[in-house]
Amino acid sequence: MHIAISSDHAGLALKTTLVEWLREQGHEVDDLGPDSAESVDYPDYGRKLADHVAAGKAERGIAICGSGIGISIAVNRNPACRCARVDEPLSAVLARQHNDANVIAMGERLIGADMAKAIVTAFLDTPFEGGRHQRRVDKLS
Ligand SMILES: O=C(CO)[C@H](O)[C@H](O)[C@H](O)COP(=O)(O)O
Repeated sequence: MHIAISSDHAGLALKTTLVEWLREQGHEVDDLGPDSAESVDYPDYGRKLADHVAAGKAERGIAICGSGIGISIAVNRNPACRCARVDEPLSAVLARQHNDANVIAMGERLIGADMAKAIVTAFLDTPFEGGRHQRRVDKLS
């Protein structure tokens, strides 16, 4: 799958881990930064990711900051993005099945790398159920 990923400084280490792990699995990953631990602002990197996904340059997006909250708010400012902030895999499954989420947000300061990998696996592997959920997703836009 073609995946875009971005973070702020507080999500850099988890982003680096996930980029390497996703590429090992054969995914095409667009790493939208940042590249260093210098303090940056999550709205800038949330917007960059949202624009990338909205333009069709990646099928799915992964956004990371300290809590996952700020960057999820930033991504959801783009009407083409349905970003779910998740802490565990079942929420990622439901975000796909019911909400057709095309972006997930996670907090590096709240979860470990193994949990993040389990969340990303659920996010990438779970299809949208459609049906009544399609009607509701349509109403979002
Ligand atoms: O937006 C957030 C909180 O809702 C993120 O966790 C940010 O990464 C965090 O605010 C960054 O904080 P810092 O003290 O500037 O590292």
